[in-house]
Amino acid sequence: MNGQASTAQVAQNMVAKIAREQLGFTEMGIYNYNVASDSPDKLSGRLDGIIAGLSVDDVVILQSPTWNGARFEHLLLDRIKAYRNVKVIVFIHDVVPWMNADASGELTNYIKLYNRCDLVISPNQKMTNRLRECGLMVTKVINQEFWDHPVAVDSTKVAPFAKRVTFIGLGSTKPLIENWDSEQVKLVLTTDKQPMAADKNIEFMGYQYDYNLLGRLRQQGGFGLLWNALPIWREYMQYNTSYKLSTYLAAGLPVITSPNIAQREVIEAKKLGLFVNSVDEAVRQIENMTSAEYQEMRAGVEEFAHLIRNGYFTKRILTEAIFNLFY
Ligand SMILES: O=c1ccn([C@@H]2O[C@H](COP(=O)(O)OP(=O)(O)O)[C@@H](O)[C@H]2O)c(=O)[nH]1
Repeated sequence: MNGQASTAQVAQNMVAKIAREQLGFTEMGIYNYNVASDSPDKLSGRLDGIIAGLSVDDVVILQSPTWNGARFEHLLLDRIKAYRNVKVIVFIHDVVPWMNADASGELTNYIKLYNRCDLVISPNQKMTNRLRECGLMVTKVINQEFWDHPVAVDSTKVAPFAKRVTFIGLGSTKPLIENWDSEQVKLVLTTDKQPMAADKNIEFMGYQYDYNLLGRLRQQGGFGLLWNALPIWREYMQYNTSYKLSTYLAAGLPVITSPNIAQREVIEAKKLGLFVNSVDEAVRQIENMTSAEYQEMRAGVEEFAHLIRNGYFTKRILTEAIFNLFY
C-alpha cells in the first residue's frame, strides 16, 4: 500500500520488500485513496490494473487493511478469485473496526473478507481467538507474533543502562507529559518541545528518520515504552502486534509493556522487558533497578533482535503460509 505516509504503510512496504527481494514475490501495488471519489467504471479499471500481473494458479497475499475500506477489499478479492485456481492468503495487519469506533460497523464485512481466503495470517494467538469468537471460520490460521524492523546496528556497542524511558508513538503524549513527575527517570519523546513540560525531567528529540531513530535509541539506552492514552487503543493493544515494540527491540532496548500484551509469554521467557500496570509503576521499578538487572534484559533483547533486524518473522510467516497452503 502506498499514498498514506504512516507506520501502516512502512510495515506493508517492509513486508513487500522482503517478499520481493528475498523470496521472489511480485508486488501488486495498491494506492490508498478516497474510494468514494471513483465512478464504478473508474474503480473497475483501477482493480484491473492492480491484478494485471496475475495468472491462473498463482498465490496472492493480501495485506489487510488496504485502508480503502472492506468494500474495496471485497471487490479486489472478486477480481482475484475470478482467476482459476488462485489461492489467497490474507495477512491481517490490523482490524480497523477495533481501532476506530467510527468503523465498528465494518466488523462483519472484514470477517466475511477473511472467511473468503484460503489461509489467514493473524497478528498473534490472542487476536486469532478474538477473531474466532467473531466468526472467523478459515481452518488454516498462522500467527505473525512480531513485526520485523530491518536495520543494521553497531553490534560493537550495546544500549547503556540509563534511567530513561523513550516513547516513540505517533499519537498524543499529553497525558504522559502531564503525569510525569520523576526526577530520577527521564522521559524521552519524539515530538517537538512542549511548553507544559517545562521544569519536568522530559527530553524532546523531535521526529527522527528511521536511520537516526534506531541509532539514537541504541546510543542513549534505557527502555522503550508501549503506552496509549485512548481507551479504545488500550483495549486494542491487548490484541495487536505493535510495530514500535519491534523498533525498540531492533535498537536493543528492553521494553516496558502492560501484562495484557499478546506477546507476554515471549517477552517473559526471553527477558525482553518489564510488565507494569501503570507508568508510575514503571518509573518506580526503574528507580530501583540495578545495572545487573538491566544487563540481563539487554542481553535477552540483543539475542532476540537477530530475528527482527534480519526480517526472519516476515520470511518465516510468508514461507510457512505458502507451505501450509499446499501441505
Ligand atoms: O521519531 C520517530 C517516531 C516514530 N517513528 C516510527 O513510528 C513507529 C511508531 O508508530 P505507531 O505508534 O503508529 O506504531 P504502532 O506501535 O502503533 O504499530 C515507530 O516504530 C517508528 O518506526 C519514527 O520513525 N520516528
